[in-house]
Amino acid sequence: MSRLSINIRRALSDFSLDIALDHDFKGVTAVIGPSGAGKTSFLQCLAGFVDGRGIQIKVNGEIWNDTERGIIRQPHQRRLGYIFQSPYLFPHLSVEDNLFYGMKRRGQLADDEIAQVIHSLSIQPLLRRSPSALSGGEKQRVALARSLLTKPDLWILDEPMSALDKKSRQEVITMIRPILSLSSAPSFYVSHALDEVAQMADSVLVIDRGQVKFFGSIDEANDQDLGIPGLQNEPGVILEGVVKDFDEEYGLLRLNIDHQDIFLPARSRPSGQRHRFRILRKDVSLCLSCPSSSSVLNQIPCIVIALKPASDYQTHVKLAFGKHILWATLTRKSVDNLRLEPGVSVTAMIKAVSLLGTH
Ligand SMILES: Nc1ncnc2c1ncn2[C@@H]1O[C@H](COP(=O)(O)OP(=O)(O)OP(=O)(O)O)[C@@H](O)[C@H]1O
Repeated sequence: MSRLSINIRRALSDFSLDIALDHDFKGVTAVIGPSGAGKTSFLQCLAGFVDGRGIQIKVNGEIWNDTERGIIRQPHQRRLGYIFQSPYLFPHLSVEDNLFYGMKRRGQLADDEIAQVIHSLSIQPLLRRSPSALSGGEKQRVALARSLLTKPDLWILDEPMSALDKKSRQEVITMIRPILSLSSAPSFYVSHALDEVAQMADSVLVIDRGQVKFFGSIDEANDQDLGIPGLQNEPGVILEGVVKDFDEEYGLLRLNIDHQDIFLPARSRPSGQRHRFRILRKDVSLCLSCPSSSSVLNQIPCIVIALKPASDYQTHVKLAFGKHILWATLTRKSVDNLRLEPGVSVTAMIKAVSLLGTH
């Protein structure tokens, strides 16, 4: 956990970036919002890639930027792990030398810490290779390992997966998610991809026209009227379950959340492992009693806790199961037919195939 105090006020072309946050940050904060909202500008201020005017940043009590006091740390003086779309590896150095290049500048690590980093990102087979002989996903893993060895106080990841194909993305996400989540240094992670946010984020920061529109944990984001705000095209909730088992024959993973089984198509995962997935509110239908025979594998008993008009003819229904929130978007006609109101018990029906795309 790190205490970050951030105060940024600076003009961009059409609006001002105006961000004030003072918080103990932990794990991965997904930074989301429409294109041109100021996400990259925000990260650049944190990293020190812009002139320091109008920026106050304190990390664990250390001033990184305070123009009033005349303190501006250059990017190389900030202990920062910066990962972006196309990682830069020194082309004339082997992967191994690229890794240790970062270390020489920042002091030594114990051998077992180095071995742990190399192991956790599966870098061992790549050590003797030249960067030109690496795939995009491998380069990203090396860049991440190099940053890890410098023990950053803050991670900044700006669409790090956007240049990768689906398979490499998933490989990298699976490897870096536990590293970033368990790291004592918090991360800011910009992404437009809902599945990435669903898998990576512990908290969500929504920026729109330079302003913070929402900041909170995943559970708080789930609780919001717009699901995951900033990704309004596909509002939904992000949930995390524990793997119970994997059905090899049907390619279905069974997760448990609050004693509720959820089936979703995915690759095999060891039981006991935590797994994130998202449920879009357009994919949730409701019925008053659980149908005895249905193709829908996921049937979750819920209580209606609120109804919010989505438009003249559609309603968002907020549902609780255990301590979790679900949303369903229904026609107003369906809401009337079922006589839905707060307190009514319903069964939420979610096709397993609609949970595809989160693995
Ligand atoms: N150095 C700058 N000076 C003035 N305006 C800038 C500067 N850099 C970016 N802008 C403008 O600020 C706005 C925010 O840009 P930014 O790249 O931060 O948005 P973004 O949310 O990261 O967008 P995207 O999701 O498309 O990458 C845009 O209108 C952009 O044109």
